[in-house]
Amino acid sequence: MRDRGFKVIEFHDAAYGYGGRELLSQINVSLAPGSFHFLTGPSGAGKTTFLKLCYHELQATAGRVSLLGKDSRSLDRDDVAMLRRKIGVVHQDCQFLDHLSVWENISLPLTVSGRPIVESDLADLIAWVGLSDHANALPPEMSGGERQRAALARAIIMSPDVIIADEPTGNVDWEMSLRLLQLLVELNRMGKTVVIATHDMHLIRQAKSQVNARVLRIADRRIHQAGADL
Ligand SMILES: Nc1ncnc2c1ncn2[C@@H]1O[C@H](COP(=O)(O)OP(=O)(O)OP(=O)(O)O)[C@@H](O)[C@H]1O
Repeated sequence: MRDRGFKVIEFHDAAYGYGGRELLSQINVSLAPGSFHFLTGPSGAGKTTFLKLCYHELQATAGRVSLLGKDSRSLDRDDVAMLRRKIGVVHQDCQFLDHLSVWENISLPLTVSGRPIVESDLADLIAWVGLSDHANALPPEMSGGERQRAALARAIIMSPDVIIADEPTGNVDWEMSLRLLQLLVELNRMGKTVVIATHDMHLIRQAKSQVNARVLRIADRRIHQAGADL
């Protein structure tokens, strides 16, 4: 049993810099299991960088960052790879293998990790994201919203405890944004910890009526808990 104070993600005085410049400074933040957070801030503020620090794609240049209780500094590449299996990441530019079908792309994490593919489970997941009619399509044939939903399905196929989504509603219309948000809210209701980077304040306001969402804002290298005015 994990203790009540267990945090899924923790930053302790963490910083990230490159080329003599500090992009993020003195970051102290902790995300509890089952929480729902938005991450916002101006373009170039460091949202993607913050998310990469969360899932140990990048190493803090000062301080420390823990994911599921594991400090990135204590892990080698294999440890990070194992830990990442518990994290579902929806990348900003969701890339697929264009010669594989949507079905094959979504099941790729299972294939790569040598886990069996239970066809009925995969069909249920594809139906849940509303892509049953596109399961045999190739990625170049999909619309932006379909790609985003396929990326979400691929991110959760390994039943991760944590879902990190970088602008999952970028380049889709409002209706599709709401649909994607709904899927993320449902995942949170299943107990998953959800972190979403977005510029979309309408989306954040919409979510606040459905879920106890907290808002973190990155500005001037620091992270701020955004106020109730959002
Ligand atoms: N290692 C690095 N070397 C050079 N530049 C970097 C490095 N890491 C981050 N940057 C720069 O830092 C800035 C912040 O990038 P990041 O992608 O984290 O911002 P963002 O808030 O996600 O932006 P957007 O909202 O536009 O996606 C960018 O200008 C990026 O090019």
